[in-house]
Amino acid sequence: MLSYPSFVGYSRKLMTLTMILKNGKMLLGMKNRGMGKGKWNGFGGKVEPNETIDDGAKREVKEECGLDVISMEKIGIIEFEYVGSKEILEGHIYSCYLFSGDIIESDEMAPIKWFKIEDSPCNQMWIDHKFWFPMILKNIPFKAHFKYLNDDTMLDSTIILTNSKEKLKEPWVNVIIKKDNQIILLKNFEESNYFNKHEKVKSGESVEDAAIRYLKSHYKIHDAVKVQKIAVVDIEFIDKQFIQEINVFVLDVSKINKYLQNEDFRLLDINIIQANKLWLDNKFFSTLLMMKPFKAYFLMDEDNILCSKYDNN
Ligand SMILES: Nc1[nH]c(=O)nc2c1ncn2[C@H]1C[C@H](O)[C@@H](COP(=O)(O)OP(=O)(O)OP(=O)(O)O)O1
Repeated sequence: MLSYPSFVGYSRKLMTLTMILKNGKMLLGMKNRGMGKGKWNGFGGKVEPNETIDDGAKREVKEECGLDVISMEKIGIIEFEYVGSKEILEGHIYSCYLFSGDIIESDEMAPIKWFKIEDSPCNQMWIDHKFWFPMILKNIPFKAHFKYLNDDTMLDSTIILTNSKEKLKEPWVNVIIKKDNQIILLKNFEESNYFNKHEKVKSGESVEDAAIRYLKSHYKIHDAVKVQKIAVVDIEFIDKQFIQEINVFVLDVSKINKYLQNEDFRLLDINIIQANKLWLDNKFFSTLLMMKPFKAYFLMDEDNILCSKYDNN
């Protein structure tokens, strides 16, 4: 369901960006002019007419921080689009772990500093950095499109992993019980991970049967209640070889008096769930509660969402 935009009729400008990494740290420079002024970034720039992209990447590293690249690897291609422009900036993103020479600050990039990866100055970097950097660290090839209104406002993003091997889908289920503006929560479930209590569909079992099994294993539910399948969410983790397909059912008990026989549950206000971002992103939860079937796709690196897409048709 993840469709990638096409840019027929657009011109292209080639750029490079090299992330220099060593011992859990990355080298960043503060850009002092031109594109990305005032932001920390890796090293790169426009590819010149008579050079290869790889050569352009090495030249820019040398010009901007003084280091000689010994070896580098291209991990991804990012297409940057700015609203109102018919030019795509095609950024070729490299990682480099082997280099020589001394760091020399330039007019364009100063200061230049090593940052521990977990202490990167995210607030002073391009917004898109956090979405593709996990692929650099884990060496996972990708292609991305980021659409900007201006340098600080991103309107849309798409990331696809370009590893050729197709991943198998594993079906799971989850059932949400809704009563008016509240969600029913079992007392012994922790709020913070309640919505991650998915249940794997057994082999030969339908997702509908799995949903009923899920419900019955947690609640003493009256037989007459009906669950409705609202969402199918594909969750792809960048470093796992399968896609978790979560079939999300909703049981709306707003108009039913007798739905649960057990007492060990409590009601949690939907606004609290939204405010605390208890499940995926907020759009997911509000779309779910509109009770119209939809599909969604999330690309994740552990708990972080790198890309999310919705298909409501
Ligand atoms: N959204 C974005 N996210 C990101 O991480 N890096 C970006 C980015 N948009 C641009 N860049 C990087 C790519 C490239 O390394 C640099 C832009 O290159 P410049 O315009 O500075 O090119 P040059 O160094 O060739 O410029 P001049 O020497 O000033 O002509 O900024």
